[in-house]
Amino acid sequence: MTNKSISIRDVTLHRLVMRLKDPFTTSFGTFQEKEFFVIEMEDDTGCIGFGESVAFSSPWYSEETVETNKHIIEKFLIPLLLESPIEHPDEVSKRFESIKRNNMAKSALEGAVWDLFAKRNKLPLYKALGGEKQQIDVGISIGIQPTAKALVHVVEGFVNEGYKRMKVKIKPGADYEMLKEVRKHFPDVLLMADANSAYTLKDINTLKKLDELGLMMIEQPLAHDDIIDHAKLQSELETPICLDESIHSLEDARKAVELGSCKIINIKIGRVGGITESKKIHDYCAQQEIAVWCGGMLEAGIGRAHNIALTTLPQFILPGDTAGSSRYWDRDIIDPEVTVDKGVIHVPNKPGIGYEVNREVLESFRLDKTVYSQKNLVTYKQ
Ligand SMILES: O=C(O)CCC(=O)c1ccccc1C(=O)O
Ligand SMILES: [Mg+2]
Repeated sequence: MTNKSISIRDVTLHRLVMRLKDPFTTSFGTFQEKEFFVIEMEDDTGCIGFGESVAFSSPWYSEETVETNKHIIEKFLIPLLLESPIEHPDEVSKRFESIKRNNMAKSALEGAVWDLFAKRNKLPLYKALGGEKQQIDVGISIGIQPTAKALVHVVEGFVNEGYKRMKVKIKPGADYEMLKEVRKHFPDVLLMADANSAYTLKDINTLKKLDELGLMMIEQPLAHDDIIDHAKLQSELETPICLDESIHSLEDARKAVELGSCKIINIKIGRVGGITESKKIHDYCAQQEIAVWCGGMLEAGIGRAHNIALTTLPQFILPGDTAGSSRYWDRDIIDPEVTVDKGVIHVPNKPGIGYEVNREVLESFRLDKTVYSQKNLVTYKQ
């Protein structure tokens, strides 16, 4: 690897809006459009790295939004990044340490630095991360459907496409009975549920009934900021609990594991503030024998490519939510699009994220673009 440090010349924020093929319903709301930023970062050698912001337009999943991402990226993070050269992408999270939380904003920029770093070193991103898998197993996340019959039909379609694990969104009133129908039709399918914090400990009887269905896990049944009640619930449930919303860092992961709040962790790069923190959580979980898998935020191709690279690390032993491009979009912004073959994605071996950004397609979805360089920095000082 070259020891030459990375001097970032400019950062471009492309604001895009893309329409999902089908609306996606969770316990907290329905998504139809995805607005986000593509981060394009150029260094002084003309090498370009890409990142993608994953926050949604509304603060339903977490407190960050597209607008707060822009504010934090533009006013605070880019100035820190352009302050001095970077030796290694692992330094980026340290450099952002003075800015509290805003993990998705941080991660969008850090992802671009990782891609740039890998490209400069002519390495596929997954190898730059220390990953080894040439192919990764993928599952699919299925939104809440109006009826059990509709759900069974959707599951059948994805089983036939070869996806390795079915994750079904649930909420009170759309849980046990619906999953029971799915289990009846597909007795052997790997099945799990994601509640996105729709329950409290008062619902313990409903949650206990889910034990009958042989689920791989139940994801984030209780509050987004809780690990105490999850520990109480886990001690009463046979089904393993997987935490998503509650885990923002290695420290959060350690505390949840020590308390017994979960047996599995869903790692989302954006939620934990980047690939470096994701790797730390991965390494800790490997040591603790806690299985991890890579979650999704309805990403377009760039974010998806980062997820694929991360998933090549060995402790990602369960299928992730990184489905193929065609599950979400009529046309993704990368070439080739991400394809799933019998439930696996073959990891690309080209340098960096391993997929080309298609400029024409990107521009067709673009609302606006802002370029930041040393010359036009907007800095907020105390
Ligand atoms: O297919 C994907 O990208 C994952 C979809 C998904 O489950 C999800 C989508 C939007 C917000 C939260 C979640 C989640 O994992 O909880
Ligand atoms: Mg989830």
